[in-house]
Amino acid sequence: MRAFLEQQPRPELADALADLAVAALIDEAELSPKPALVDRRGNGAHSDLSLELMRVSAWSLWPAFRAMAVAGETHGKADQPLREAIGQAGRDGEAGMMAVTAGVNTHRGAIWALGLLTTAAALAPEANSAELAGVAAGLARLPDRLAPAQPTSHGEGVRQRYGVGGARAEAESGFPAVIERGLPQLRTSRNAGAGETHARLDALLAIMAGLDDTCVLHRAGPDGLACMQQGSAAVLSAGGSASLAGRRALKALEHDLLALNASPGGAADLLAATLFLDRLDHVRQAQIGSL
Ligand SMILES: CC(C)(COP(=O)(O)OP(=O)(O)OC[C@H]1O[C@@H](n2cnc3c(N)ncnc32)[C@H](O)[C@@H]1O)[C@@H](O)C(=O)NCCC(=O)NCCS
Ligand SMILES: Nc1ncnc2c1ncn2[C@@H]1O[C@H](COP(=O)(O)OP(=O)(O)OP(=O)(O)O)[C@@H](O)[C@H]1O
Repeated sequence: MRAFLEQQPRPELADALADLAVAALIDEAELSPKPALVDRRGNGAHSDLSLELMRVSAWSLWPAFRAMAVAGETHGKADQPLREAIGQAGRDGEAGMMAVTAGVNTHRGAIWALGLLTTAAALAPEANSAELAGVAAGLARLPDRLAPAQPTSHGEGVRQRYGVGGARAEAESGFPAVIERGLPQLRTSRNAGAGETHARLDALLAIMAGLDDTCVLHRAGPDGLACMQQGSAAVLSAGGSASLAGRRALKALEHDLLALNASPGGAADLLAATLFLDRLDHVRQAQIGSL
């Protein structure tokens, strides 16, 4: 009986992980001033999005993240059946998101990145951020035989046209934008006394500086991508978002991105993934009992 009970999923872990995933999405959306993205100031380059819609969308995804965490706990290992179970949960989550947003894509890329990481955290609650990203990458590399044929997405279109990897390759390679750029920058800026908002903005800029963001490529082509990468690197080398010179460079970057109708949605998703792993790390270290 005891062995049986020990094999059962712990509902409080799945609930806590879904809470953390939704909180990361809301923290990302509310963080301001993000260049050309939805934030507390407005809709950036998006005519069909708003902060309220991002919030509603984030909350609508709680059951999908919980389902992925439960699947991780129940299956117990990163194998084909688990990959297919979370693929279905991700598609259900996306359908629920589309229902509450009346068909607007608010969080497709975020469901993918946070879904994989939530599942990985349920499989290995004691693992550190890099280890979790590795587990998530292993899941992303498994084929999902149940996935229906999709109409060509924007991401697929620009991947073929420009030969870049996009959301799928980022996950399959273990989220280098998060592990090698977002998280280290978040901690470097915090340690330099930047304050939490500026540290998060700097993390977003570090992700943008190195990402082949298919949202930007789709909307603004290689010129838009170069503008995003070079402009965000310029903010960081000017001293980051907490410095006067950095804030001027950030304003100039936003002006340039808006003129190109370019919005770094993929980088925003990966900032949410960075905040998720960062918060998970804090919860684990504090051992406050909910995980
Ligand atoms: C992999 C996904 C994101 C499809 O990506 P694709 O590039 O084909 O489509 P699309 O352009 O619609 O969405 C890409 C989204 O990813 C984000 N993104 C863009 N560039 C990048 C990048 N370089 N890295 C990470 N994310 C990015 C953006 O938010 C963008 O909107 C996803 O929709 C998918 O296939 N889901 C299947 C469901 C599933 O298996 N889920 C598993 C559990 S999570
Ligand atoms: N704060 C944010 N503002 C805007 N986009 C965000 C934000 N956070 C995450 N994103 C991501 O950006 C993507 C939306 O970008 P975009 O609107 O360019 O995508 P699309 O629906 O593929 O294209 P389009 O709207 O140009 O037809 C979402 O998948 C979402 O995950």
